[in-house]
Amino acid sequence: MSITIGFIGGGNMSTAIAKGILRNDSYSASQIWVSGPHTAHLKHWEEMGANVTDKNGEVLSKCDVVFLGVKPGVLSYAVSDCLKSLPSGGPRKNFFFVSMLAGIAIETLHEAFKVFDFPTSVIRIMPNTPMSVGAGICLYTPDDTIKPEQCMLLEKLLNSCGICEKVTETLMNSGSCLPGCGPAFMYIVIEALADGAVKQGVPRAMALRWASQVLVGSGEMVLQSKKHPGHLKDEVCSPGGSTICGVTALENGRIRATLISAIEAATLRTYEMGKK
Ligand SMILES: NC(=O)C1=CN([C@@H]2O[C@H](COP(=O)(O)OP(=O)(O)OC[C@H]3O[C@@H](n4cnc5c(N)ncnc54)[C@H](O)[C@@H]3O)[C@@H](O)[C@H]2O)C=CC1
Ligand SMILES: O=C(O)[C@@H]1CCC=N1
Repeated sequence: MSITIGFIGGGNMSTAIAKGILRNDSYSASQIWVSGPHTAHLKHWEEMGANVTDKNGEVLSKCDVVFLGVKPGVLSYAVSDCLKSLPSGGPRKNFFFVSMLAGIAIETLHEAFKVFDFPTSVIRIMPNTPMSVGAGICLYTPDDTIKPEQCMLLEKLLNSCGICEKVTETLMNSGSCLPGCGPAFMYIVIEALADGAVKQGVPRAMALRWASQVLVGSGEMVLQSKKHPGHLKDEVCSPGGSTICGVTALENGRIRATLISAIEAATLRTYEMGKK
């Protein structure tokens, strides 16, 4: 029997994960259930062929694994919606959640799940939107009750989304902003590189295509060559050439300090969100 996959909250990140999962021919949209307060906002799920409902409990009762995809601030509402709309009298199993809520610790998730009168298990993940095109990263940390088969199930589900890496919860807290927020930072880099080329007279669409491919290609070089990025940078910089002049401009603009500060600011905010 094929697995049923639920999403409570069908916004940007849930949609990206579902699209990533569906890149794998082993899964079909008819196996997916999604809930949200306004089904009109879930049209794109219907178009994909997924099952849509405004009852979180229906997703919980129908699915073998349920991704929690609401904003951290509405966790308790989403959980109480689950309870209110859970069909009565049905068999009670151990519910298997996968939470993508940034900053929300496993302990806090279990606090919220206390309203249920049945056992729950949870894997906390930090996904990113490029999972939708198979080039994402998903960090994950299981709680103490999660069995190795459940971790394997998650890895199998996300097999076509990109890299999936098990980490400790400490690393999840300190390290999640690079994969989670990083794409937004890199879109700004792509846009700015393209702006630079446009300023020199390159048509916008061409400039965006080139800038995107430069980021993809540079990442691939680091991954495949296993060389340090500084070494790869040196291979591009001819003595007295054009690149080193550009590198000087970047250093004058404190690009390294700025990117380090971006990760730091996002991480501090994630800790704050976890405290609420
Ligand atoms: N957007 C991203 O790149 C990433 C987001 N995340 C996490 O994913 C979660 C969702 O973020 P986004 O998808 O960006 O937000 P979003 O605003 O696009 O999606 C949230 C969805 O939850 C629904 N919702 C609100 N209250 C609900 C309730 N009581 N029951 C069911 N659904 C409800 C909303 O209608 C909306 O569709 C957040 O916790 C965020 O921290 C994690 C990593 C990356
Ligand atoms: O900005 C946010 O809060 C979420 C978490 C990681 C990416 N987006």
